[in-house]
Amino acid sequence: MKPALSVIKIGGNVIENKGELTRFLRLFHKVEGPKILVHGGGKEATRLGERLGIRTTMVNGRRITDKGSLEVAIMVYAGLINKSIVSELQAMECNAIGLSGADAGIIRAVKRPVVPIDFGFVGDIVSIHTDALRTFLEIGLVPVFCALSCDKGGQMLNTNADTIASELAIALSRDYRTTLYYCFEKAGVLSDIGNDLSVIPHINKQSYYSLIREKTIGEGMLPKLENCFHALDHSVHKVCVGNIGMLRPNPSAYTTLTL
Ligand SMILES: Nc1ncnc2c1ncn2[C@@H]1O[C@H](COP(=O)(O)OP(=O)(O)O)[C@@H](O)[C@H]1O
Ligand SMILES: CC(=O)N[C@@H](CCC(=O)OP(=O)(O)O)C(=O)O
Repeated sequence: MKPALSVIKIGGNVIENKGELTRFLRLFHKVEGPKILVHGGGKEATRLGERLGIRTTMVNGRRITDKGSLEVAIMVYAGLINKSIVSELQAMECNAIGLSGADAGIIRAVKRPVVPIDFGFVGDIVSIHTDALRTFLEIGLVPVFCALSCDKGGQMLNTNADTIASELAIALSRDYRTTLYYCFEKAGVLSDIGNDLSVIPHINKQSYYSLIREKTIGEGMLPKLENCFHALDHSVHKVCVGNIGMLRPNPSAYTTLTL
């Protein structure tokens, strides 16, 4: 049987809250077996951009990444956030190694076509090279990925962190029984977005389409769930969506996805 692997993505709203991030990292450290952390940080990038006089433009909730925004993204994702997380994990004696998709050539992407919307320096993942990553896992390192990839000409590209997590989980499913966790500020997929007690415990493709029709699932959650089903469609063993409590030994309620 394949060994287990956990791929855990942490969203920007948790990262923003220092206390919550530390609580998350303590729980992450306790997750047994080989594991990978993927972090976002879109809001922090918007904030630093403002301080530097680089205005953020969003279309359909997505960042338009011009040259200035890309520089901010590299500074914030690969620098400030990634190194803060790695150093905090190291202080807990978790042997974390910070990576972007460019490092060890792990995530190769292409710049998104400019039609119908020109998102600028945004990457669509074309391949994941797992050799170095498997070696890191085998020697007990804990890879921590930020939301950046690179094309074959060496151009860095801003890449959605949810997508990086699902593509890493898919690629590693050849060698591992992979569980993908999307950890964000809400307790799971909620039937009433204002009520954390309304967690929908289980969603399959059929109920997913009903939830979209009923408009229970709104912006932010739609692309996340697309990533979840994409992962399940491509051999990821299990996908869970919830807050940091889902990593506790006695987890709080969260949402499990199945096909
Ligand atoms: N039914 C729902 N249950 C939970 N969250 C929802 C739902 N519909 C929309 N959302 C929104 O989805 C957002 C999560 O998406 P996103 O902002 O991309 O997360 P992340 O912080 O992981 O990047 C939540 O902040 C929430 O506002
Ligand atoms: C292309 C793209 O979507 N890039 C994202 C990467 C950061 C991210 O995914 O952050 P969260 O997980 O906190 O949303 C962005 O720049 O906002």
